[in-house]
Amino acid sequence: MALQNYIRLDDALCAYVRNHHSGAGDPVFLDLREETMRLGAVAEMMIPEEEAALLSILVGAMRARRTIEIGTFTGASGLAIARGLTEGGKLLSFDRSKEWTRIAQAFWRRAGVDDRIELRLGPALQSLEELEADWTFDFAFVDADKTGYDAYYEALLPRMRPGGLLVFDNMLREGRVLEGDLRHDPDTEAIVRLNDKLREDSRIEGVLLPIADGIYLCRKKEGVIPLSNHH
Ligand SMILES: C[S@@+](CC[C@H](N)C(=O)[O-])C[C@H]1O[C@@H](n2cnc3c(N)ncnc32)[C@H](O)[C@@H]1O
Repeated sequence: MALQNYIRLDDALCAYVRNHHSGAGDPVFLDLREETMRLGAVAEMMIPEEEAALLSILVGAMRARRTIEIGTFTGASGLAIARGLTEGGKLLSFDRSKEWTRIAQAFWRRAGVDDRIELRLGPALQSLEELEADWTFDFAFVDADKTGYDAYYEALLPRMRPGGLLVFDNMLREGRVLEGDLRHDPDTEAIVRLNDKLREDSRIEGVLLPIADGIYLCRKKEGVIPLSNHH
């Protein structure tokens, strides 16, 4: 029996997947992609539209009201999360770039979700540390500097409600997680460490999904008292 039951996606199959989600071809998302492409090579940081669709579905399925993202960029994930929010829901979005988030804010306005999103500019860990002490979240999306992920995780987990969902992006690093010697690639090294840590972490149940560049879905267990060294 074949152990490998994943198919390889060539460009055509990838395009097929990308074209089969609710809202495929959404003009706001397509225009946002076009605008982001004008920034040059950094545009590859934008999440693809099928991943955006998944975020909306997850947020909607949870009936999430209090959500947070680390890594706004030009606003694709924020748009997706905000669109999934239930009545009265809010998204707190953290980034340190004024230039890129200006684009995000313009597109959130155009999509009519700007009133649900609060953008906070600055180094994300500091913004997290300065966050109102009693704020908790149903859903979190982490998509910023990779070496910061573990610190974001430890800062966010105590603020997640039991059963809340934490989602990490780029957890396959385009396959580089399999490379043996990662001393030259601290970003991937940090992600490999976090992937291993999440597998062993008894505070959550998690699964690594091969969509886009890989996302790790972590559900905070019910009834677990969050202590930072408890795993
Ligand atoms: C991969 S992009 C986010 C993509 C975005 N989620 C989307 O859907 O298009 C990473 C973003 O994280 C931001 N970032 C990186 N390090 C940061 C830090 N230490 N504090 C705040 N923002 C940071 C960058 O400015 C960039 O906009």
